[in-house]
Amino acid sequence: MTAVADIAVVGLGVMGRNLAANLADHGVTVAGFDRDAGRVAAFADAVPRAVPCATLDALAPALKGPRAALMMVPAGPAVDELIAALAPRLAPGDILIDGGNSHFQDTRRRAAALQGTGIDYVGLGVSGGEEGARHGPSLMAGATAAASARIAPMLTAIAARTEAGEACFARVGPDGAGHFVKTLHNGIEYADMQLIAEAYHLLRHGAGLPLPRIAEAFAAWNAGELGSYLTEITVAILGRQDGETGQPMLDVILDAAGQKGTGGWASNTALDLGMPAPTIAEAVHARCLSALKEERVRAAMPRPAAPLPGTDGPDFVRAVGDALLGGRIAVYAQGFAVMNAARTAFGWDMDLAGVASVWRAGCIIRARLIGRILTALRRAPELPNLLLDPDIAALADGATSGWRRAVGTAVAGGVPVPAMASALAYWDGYRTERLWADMIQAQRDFFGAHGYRRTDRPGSFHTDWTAAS
Ligand SMILES: NC(=O)C1=CN([C@@H]2O[C@H](COP(=O)(O)OP(=O)(O)OC[C@H]3O[C@@H](n4cnc5c(N)ncnc54)[C@H](OP(=O)(O)O)[C@@H]3O)[C@@H](O)[C@H]2O)C=CC1
Ligand SMILES: O=C(CO)[C@H](O)[C@H](O)COP(=O)(O)O
Repeated sequence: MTAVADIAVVGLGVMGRNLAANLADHGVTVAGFDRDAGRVAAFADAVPRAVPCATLDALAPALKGPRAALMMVPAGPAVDELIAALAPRLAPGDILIDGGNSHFQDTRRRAAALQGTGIDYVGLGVSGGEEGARHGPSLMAGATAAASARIAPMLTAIAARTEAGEACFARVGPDGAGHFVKTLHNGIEYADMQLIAEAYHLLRHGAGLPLPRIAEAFAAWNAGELGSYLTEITVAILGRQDGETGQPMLDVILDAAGQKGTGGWASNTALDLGMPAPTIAEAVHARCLSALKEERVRAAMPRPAAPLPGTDGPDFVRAVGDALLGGRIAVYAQGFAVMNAARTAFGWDMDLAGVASVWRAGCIIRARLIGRILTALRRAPELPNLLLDPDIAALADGATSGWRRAVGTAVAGGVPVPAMASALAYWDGYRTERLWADMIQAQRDFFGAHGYRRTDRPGSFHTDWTAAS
């Protein structure tokens, strides 16, 4: 076969076939392979200048050198199997890219394993779903600077663009950094989705508002500070009827959330780094709780009838909007604080402003708030937490009173709002100078002689708690 293709896409499922079509739109010649021959044929039909490959043996000779191949397969063993099959067919100087949602530690391991071969391994975080892949995803590369520079022209061409026309592609660090950032992206996604779901649920089952009125509230929020892709699709979901029954779609969808695991990875990674991300964790737990549908049905008790006291009138809707805004700020603060900790823990030259920059368009968590986050990080690139930025802190402060009212009303009325409440506790805890940890340290020292630090002088101390003081 003549070497005519600029890049290979391996795995022509939802993401692979759409990225291939997007690349072709930008003048890139794509060779495609999938283990399903039907998908290869569909790729050949749909993608201009496609170079369909029936086998991996046919793939490598179809590529111009130095070669680049993009794997779009499920995370886990599929990626290891493909690397084992592809690496012998590649040569030093070639680039192998994993654009799936791989665990960043797997990517680090794979990059290290390939180092001796001269093949550059790139872990590429891709966000935007099917539509983003086709017309402009947000792309976060973990790569050497040299490998990133080589793939940048193609990836910049297909990436989403901000209103100002900036491409949402960036190298965010070496080896696993791209997949790490994508994992935190998904952790934020889980938490923001949970906050939105709680706002909807509280307005519907706490305040007793009809769906069209809730849709109006979300549409108004979307036009303001809460504007985001997830807020926008919520308006569409709230207004959608089931074609079969004529019922609201939300009433025919089983209330048991699925998940593929990246939210859990984000939460576990935060814990491994010792960095609090309680609302991301809460969102994962909330999906798990929802999935216990049969048990919840068995345990269900009569609830107070909506509307709950204090929920009538536009004030309460405003309070719920405040809880959503405050919660979203806390969630982004948690996500960025975890990424900041990773910079030190893994020695990554990760530019957090660069991360905010590529999250402005194309990705699932694109939101008006990211503009403020970018400004804050450009002002103070080493900021350990976004809540230390005066502009962001003032925005959260302005939302706090309504946020408390929404959470307090929900708790008093027995409507579960785990993400809103945990985000509020994070915000309150983060700006409390003296916390309850004096008691924790005393207890640890009491039962385990673990020692404690004093407020009045340096060093480690132990008290004989059973002796008379
Ligand atoms: N869908 C989305 O919104 C997003 C997905 N991603 C990530 O992108 C990656 C691809 O996702 P998506 O396109 O949705 O998945 P699909 O299931 O649509 O496509 C995956 C493709 O990989 C193939 N495949 C599976 N296992 C192997 C294997 N062992 N060897 C070779 N090929 C294999 C599948 O073939 P077969 O059907 O025969 O199994 C299929 O053609 C995943 O890591 C996903 O997490 C990232 C961002 C968004
Ligand atoms: O990466 C994505 C979006 O950014 C994928 O859609 C992912 O599958 C979402 O996670 P989950 O399926 O666990 O909700």
